[in-house]
Amino acid sequence: MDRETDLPVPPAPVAARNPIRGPITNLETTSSSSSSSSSSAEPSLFRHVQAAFKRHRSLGIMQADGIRPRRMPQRQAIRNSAANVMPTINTDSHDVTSLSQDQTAMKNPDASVRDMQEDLSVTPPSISETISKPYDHNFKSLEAQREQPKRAVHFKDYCSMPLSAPHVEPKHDVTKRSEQFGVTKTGTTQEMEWDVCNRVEVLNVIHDEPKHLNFQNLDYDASGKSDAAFSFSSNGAIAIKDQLPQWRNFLSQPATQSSVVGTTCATTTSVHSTSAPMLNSTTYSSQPLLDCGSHAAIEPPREGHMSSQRAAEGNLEDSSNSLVKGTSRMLIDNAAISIQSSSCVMDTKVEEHQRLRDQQKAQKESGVLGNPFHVDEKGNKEGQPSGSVANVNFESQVSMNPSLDVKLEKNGNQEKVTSRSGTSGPRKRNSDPDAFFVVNGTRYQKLGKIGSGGSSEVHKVISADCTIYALKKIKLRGRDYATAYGFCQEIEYLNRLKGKNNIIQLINYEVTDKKLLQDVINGSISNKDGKVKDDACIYMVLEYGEIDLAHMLSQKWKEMDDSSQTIDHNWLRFYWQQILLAVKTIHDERIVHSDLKPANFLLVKGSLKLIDFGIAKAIMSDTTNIVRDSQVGTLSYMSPEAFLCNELDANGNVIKCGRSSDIWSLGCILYQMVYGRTPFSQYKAFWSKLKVITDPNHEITYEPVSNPWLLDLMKKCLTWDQHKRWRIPQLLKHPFLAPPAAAPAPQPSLSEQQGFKLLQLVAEACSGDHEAATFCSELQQLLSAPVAPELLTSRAQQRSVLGNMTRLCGKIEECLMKLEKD
Ligand SMILES: Nc1ncnc2c1ncn2[C@@H]1O[C@H](COP(=O)(O)OP(=O)(O)OP(=O)(O)O)[C@@H](O)[C@H]1O
Repeated sequence: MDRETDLPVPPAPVAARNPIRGPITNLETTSSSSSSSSSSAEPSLFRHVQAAFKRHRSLGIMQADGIRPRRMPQRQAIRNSAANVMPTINTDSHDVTSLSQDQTAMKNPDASVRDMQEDLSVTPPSISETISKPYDHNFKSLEAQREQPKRAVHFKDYCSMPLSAPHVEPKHDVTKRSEQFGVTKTGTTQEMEWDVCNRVEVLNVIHDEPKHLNFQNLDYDASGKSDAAFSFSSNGAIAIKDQLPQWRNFLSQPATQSSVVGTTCATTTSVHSTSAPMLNSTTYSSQPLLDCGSHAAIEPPREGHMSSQRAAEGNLEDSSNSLVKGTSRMLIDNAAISIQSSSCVMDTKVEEHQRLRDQQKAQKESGVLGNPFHVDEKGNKEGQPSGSVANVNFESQVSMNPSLDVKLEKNGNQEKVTSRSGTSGPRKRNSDPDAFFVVNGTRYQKLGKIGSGGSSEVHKVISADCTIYALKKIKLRGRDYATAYGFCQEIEYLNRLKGKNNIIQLINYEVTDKKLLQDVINGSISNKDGKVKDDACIYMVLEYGEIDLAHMLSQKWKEMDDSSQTIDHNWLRFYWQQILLAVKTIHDERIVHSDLKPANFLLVKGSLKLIDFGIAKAIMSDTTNIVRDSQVGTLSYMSPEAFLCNELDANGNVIKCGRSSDIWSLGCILYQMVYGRTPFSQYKAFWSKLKVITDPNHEITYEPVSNPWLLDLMKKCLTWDQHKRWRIPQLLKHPFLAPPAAAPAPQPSLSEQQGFKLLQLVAEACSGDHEAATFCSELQQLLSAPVAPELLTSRAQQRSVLGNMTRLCGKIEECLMKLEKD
């Protein structure tokens, strides 16, 4: 929605429509009047102003349901989009919705008057509540969104401000404050209250941090939205005029932004166009509203606690001063009592604000900066020693971009907001060590835990350049040195595999036990009996993967179960090829992964990438195998030789593991992709599983599949004898993957086709009967297996084959009969 279309017709320039101050003066004396003509001058005008002002509030207070659902996400998003950005005058207390409402009211003055009368019962805005929040949240957001180079300077300034400074309170805090003032608590109320608060904060900031203030935001577009800004300027804020083009530019932003930022403007407009039929008078009235509006109530605090700073603030200070006075007058008439009570609260808030400022100052002096991603040269963050590390390869990729820091700070806000519900004390987000990881001098903000593996926990994090990463943290406490060394080797492998696009990329890392890392870099354990430091950890910042293959598969199978489809072979080919290529990459680097399983293939931007080199081993250059101290891997995917590693085989040779061990695991993965379960899933207990896997005579069950090449491919990977198992280069050329034109699949004859079809129908009829499925599968294998004619020359051979078939057919028939009876 474009702002221009929603705003009322721009009022004429201010200069043409005096007396700006006249009605205000009258406001002081006639505010109680409720029966003036709408066309008359000051009393009426005042009433309109009052009504508009209250309407402004009442929109928030009373019309919650109508407005909020539509606007809230945007506003919320904007609020959340940045924090600690330079504050600017927030004009957000009205919005497009309110304007259109006001326009409706304008068409019906009677209704408008009724509204106004109702509105009079509403507690006027009270500002004291906001005094502890010097930053304008919405404007910060807008600043962050617009990212104008010119403003980046301001961002910089603000990024250097201590983050522990008073901040925008969370919404629920606002609600709490609303209760203080007896305001109806509704969604919109909160929002509107918030807006009011924000405006107040701005003035605070003006006084608090004059050098940071971006005056352009105080300005106002006279061309269409309101002329009130000129009054502001005329009070001395000449700098504002200079910034007019930016402000105009800003106002031409889409409506969402405008509505958020356009408080002053909106307030003004509602006064002009809605509450009062007299555009001119309301226009004038708008100025005080613009200038002070809800700010009025912060006048006392400004006087009270910031007077010493004022002298330095010059014109701007003057102008804001006078504005405050103007608004105060208006409020007095309408809600003196409220203001009084507000003032009490306000005083408290002022004190609190002062206290926060003192804290902030102390932090500044002690050199503690508020940037949550700031880490000093030694990689230290507040009071926390960094374990910056002898990192040979790593160059920090994260720049300390202040504007980005701002966005990130938002996350801190959000986290804090949720955890600080109802509190109004100073924020400590900046010093909350739990919110961040520091890896090699760079901060990463935690976004949540992704999962944990056998040895690690993995977190989703965001860096200062707003990139999402996965951060793997391995605690080494209680590990022996050799195990810790093994974990640390993952870094080495990942460094070796840098730039390989089917391997997860290591972005940054740190090993807090430097000696351990040095040993890994040197390739030897200097002290086998060495101890790992108790609090030692390994941190790895990795590319972030959206989903792993295990989850993809379970989703796929769920879909298939729901729609009774069979596996799509093209889907299978697509991912199988990626899996093979990823494993080829590490095998080419002489690395055996040893723990290949669907959970260790992550989908990153549509491509599968291999992760978790925690138990990977490098193959010595003079051999093709690795020797392991222990059996490792995930049981269901472990090769027979992985169980038997270092044992002697039938010929008395030591059983070793090598690349072919990974191929077996790949066979298990492929099997799972095809059938939805692993080849030995029916054996639940550890020992029974181990027994069948290590039994060379055990036959894996393959249920019938429509493509015989697929069956063949699984068998090639799951060949028990590791020396006969196919390798990656062969697998990549297997006919299942090769395009049909290059390697046409064997075409079964018509009779074969009919036979297979019949068998498939029978298999389907027996579905659920594991035994029957196995017989069908065996029969299909028997029928489809390529048989050399010379092997079937003797009657005995032919009888044997036929006998086998008959036996299987008989068994299948028995199963069918049994099923029939059931
Ligand atoms: N880069 C990443 N992006 C997204 N998620 C990840 C990433 N790395 C790991 N994970 C998630 O964290 C889980 C554990 O990670 P990983 O397998 O590396 O830890 P591990 O301790 O070695 O686990 P295990 O030894 O049990 O396999 C993974 O299954 C995966 O879901």
